Amino acid sequence: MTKGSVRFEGVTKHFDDVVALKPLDLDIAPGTLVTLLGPSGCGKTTTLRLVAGLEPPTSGRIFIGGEDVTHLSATYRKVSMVFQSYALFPHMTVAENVGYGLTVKRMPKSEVRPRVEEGLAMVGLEGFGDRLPSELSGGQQQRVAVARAIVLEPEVLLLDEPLSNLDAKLRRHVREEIREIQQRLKLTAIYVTHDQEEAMAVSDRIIVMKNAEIAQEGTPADLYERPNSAFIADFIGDANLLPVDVTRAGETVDIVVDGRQMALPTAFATTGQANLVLRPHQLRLTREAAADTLPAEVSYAAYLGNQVQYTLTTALGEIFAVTVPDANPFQKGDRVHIGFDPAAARIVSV
Ligand SMILES: Nc1ncnc2c1ncn2[C@@H]1O[C@H](COP(=O)(O)OP(=O)(O)OP(=O)(O)O)[C@@H](O)[C@H]1O
Repeated sequence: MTKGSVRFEGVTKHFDDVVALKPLDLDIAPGTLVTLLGPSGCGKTTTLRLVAGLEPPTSGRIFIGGEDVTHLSATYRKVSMVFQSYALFPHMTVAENVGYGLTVKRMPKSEVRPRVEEGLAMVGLEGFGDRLPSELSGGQQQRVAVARAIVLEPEVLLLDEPLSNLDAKLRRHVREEIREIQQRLKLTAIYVTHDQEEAMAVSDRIIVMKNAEIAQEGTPADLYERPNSAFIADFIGDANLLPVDVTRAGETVDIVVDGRQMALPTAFATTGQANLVLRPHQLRLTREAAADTLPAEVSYAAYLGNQVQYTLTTALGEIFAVTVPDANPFQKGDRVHIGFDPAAARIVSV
């Protein structure tokens, strides 16, 4: 195994009666950014702290760069962590903050100075070394925290919700910077977030966790285009989930939706009750019915400039649709018909 890889073999973590992590197997390739994504309490931070050595596992083995670090304390692991609360020392200058870890390691001052300058340059903060953290914006402070982590030349960079203290606009900017630095330095990074858009934007791979285990892992496109459950379909992007009966399973399927027979060119393994996944922007709304459309009534219409959002009442429940604005938008109370491209539809288990 090469430098920067991370491997979990059957790792579990219990806090007394609480199972924070069921047996987990992980393989993170060097130089990739992998996100742990999931709802509150699913075990993301626990997983990160196990990599850092801040918690011992209850069972299983952890490898970094091919070395078994299961019983190695945090100080000796080649990882650095960036926290959501930047955790900069307010009374120290930016340069002192960035050099802190190196000073603690007793690196001579003459070596620390150029490393700090290089670190600040890497995050685009040349010339900021003499300022105090309070003299920087939130985004700049988080870049200082990233610089402080990377000057230690970690094999693995750990980021725990690094953007949650930033406002929405800045968040996008800083996430692009973090991704750019990670790719330029070919760092292995593990990134924790509960924000699916952020995860999609920065990751090579996403590990979605639920109830202390992996629900699905893959590239952002794998998860969006081939969700393996209703939970993933709903969690990664907006999705309408409609109850259907699968009458023929296999590489392509036949379904019955609201009494209509349809053939879909998508794979599903079992017959019986399932969910049809329809993305809001893949729906087509028309005034006329066709053989494969669903009748609906517009219960809410919102014009947002670049798109129109509709909430539609149907026999199968509420459906959310997004269309591009046109000259003749539908109004609340209009009767419409919903169509979709069978090639874009997916089936997931209930
Ligand atoms: N030190 C601890 N003592 C007891 N229980 C803990 C401890 N740390 C975490 N837990 C429990 O373990 C489970 C997983 O927690 P964890 O912090 O890993 O979740 P998370 O996915 O990071 O959540 P969040 O997004 O809210 O930070 C939760 O049920 C949590 O309450």
